[in-house]
Order: sequence, then C-alpha cells, then structure tokens
Amino acid sequence: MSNNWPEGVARRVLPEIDSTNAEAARIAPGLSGPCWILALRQTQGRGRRGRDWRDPAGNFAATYVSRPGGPPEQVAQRSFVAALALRDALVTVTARPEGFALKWPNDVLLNGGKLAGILLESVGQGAQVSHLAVGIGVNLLHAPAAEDGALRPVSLLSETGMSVTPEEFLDVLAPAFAHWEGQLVTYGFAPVRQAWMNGAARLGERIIARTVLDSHEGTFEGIDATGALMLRTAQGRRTIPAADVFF
Ligand SMILES: O=C(O)CCCC[C@@H]1SC[C@@H]2NC(=O)N[C@@H]21
Repeated sequence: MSNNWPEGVARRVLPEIDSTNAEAARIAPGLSGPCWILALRQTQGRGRRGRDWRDPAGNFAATYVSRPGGPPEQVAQRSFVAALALRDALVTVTARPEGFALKWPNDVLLNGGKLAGILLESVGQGAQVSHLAVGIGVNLLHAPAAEDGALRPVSLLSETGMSVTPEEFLDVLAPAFAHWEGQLVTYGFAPVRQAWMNGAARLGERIIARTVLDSHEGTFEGIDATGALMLRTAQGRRTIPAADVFF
C-alpha cells in the first residue's frame, strides 16, 4: 500500500470474485468504514444497463463501498467524483494529460476510445439503502471486442505502451478518489461539475442521447446542477437524467 493511501479507508485484494460490486453488497453490512475491493479477476463483471463487463486478467476491477452521508441527489454525483479521480489517476500513471476525456455519464476515454467505465449501485432496497458501491473497470492491458454502435474499446497498453498493474493503479486511484470525494462533501457539486465539464468530450458538439424510450440529437451544452445532460435540440433545451450517448 502506498504512503498516500487515504486514512480510514480499508483495502481488500481478492484473487478472483464474481463481481466486486456483488462482493461490496455482501460485505457492506459488516463494514465499519469505507473500503476498496480489488479483484485480480472477475468471472461475472457487470456493466451499465445490465450488460456484461469482460474482465481478463491484468485489467483493473475494483469497487469503493461506503456509506455516503448527505442528500440523496449527492449520492449519485459520486459517478462524477469517480470519473475525475480515474482521469487524474490515469494522467498520474502515464504522465500524459493529453488524450484523456470524460464521456457522460461516466466513461473515461483515451484517444477517442473507451478505456474505463463506472457502475454505481445502491446496497439494500427502498428505505433500507445503506451503502453505495462505486464499481470501476479499466482496460489496463486488454480491450474487449468492439460492439455494434458503441465506442471502440481501447487499453492503456495499446494506446501508450505502458503496463500498469491493478495494485499499482489502485494506489494512485484511491488518493485521487479521496480528493474529489472531499471536494464534493466540503464544497458541494459545483467544483466537481466544473472540473468534469473542463475535461468533457464533445462539449459544444452534436451528440445523440438514447433513453429507454427516445433518441435526442442536439448540441451538448454540459451537465446541470444535478449531473443531468443538457442538450440543445431543434425543439429547445432538454435535460436528460439517464441515457446512452453516441457521437
Ligand atoms: O458499463 C460500464 O461502462 C461500467 C463498467 C463497470 C465495470 C466495473 S469492474 C468493477 C466493478 N464490478 C463490476 O461487476 N462492475 C464494475
């Protein structure tokens, strides 16, 4: 563990698990504080919208499980905290700020391809929601096969020639996450929102946002004070809380 490891945060490293988010849900009731769960291999990694997340050995798969205080709308804003922390950690390990960009709602891109994804899940149900699991996957060594219509997946190795181990990456990510978590808790969403927009891909450009029911094309104007996507369409501005974005 590095000297910069955040105080009061536990760390568990597992050789293999079904999904670190599933493990977070299992262990959350017994935790006395926040914890990073890192798996060297996942057999049933989960992606957004019920998709699988393929996770060959050498890639990064971890979940930060915590009991975030604050209003419920702030809880979901951890996806932006995680995206900023991921981007900062990637810049630190590569010493290359250029090429990284943030794609709404919570992907990190490198050279225009998808390098990392984030999956937030609540632990518990209804009034019994007790913990939040922030699952993070990074293609450190291997990029999965491309899917129709989706962004080209890339790996850190393929784009930079650098190989970083999951343990090394967690040592850099955990303090970066603690930094942005501190910003959110201390100052609210405003600095997180601004930093996220400063690093956003395709700001001011045409994008397509597909919700479960509709598809909207327009100019990407940023995110609002809740983190929802703001799109200027031919019919006026739309605020979209959940969608998949296509460039
Ligand atoms: O669809 C996405 O882009 C989100 C992918 C999130 C994958 C990570 S890997 C660690 C954690 N455990 C899981 O089962 N999923 C997340």
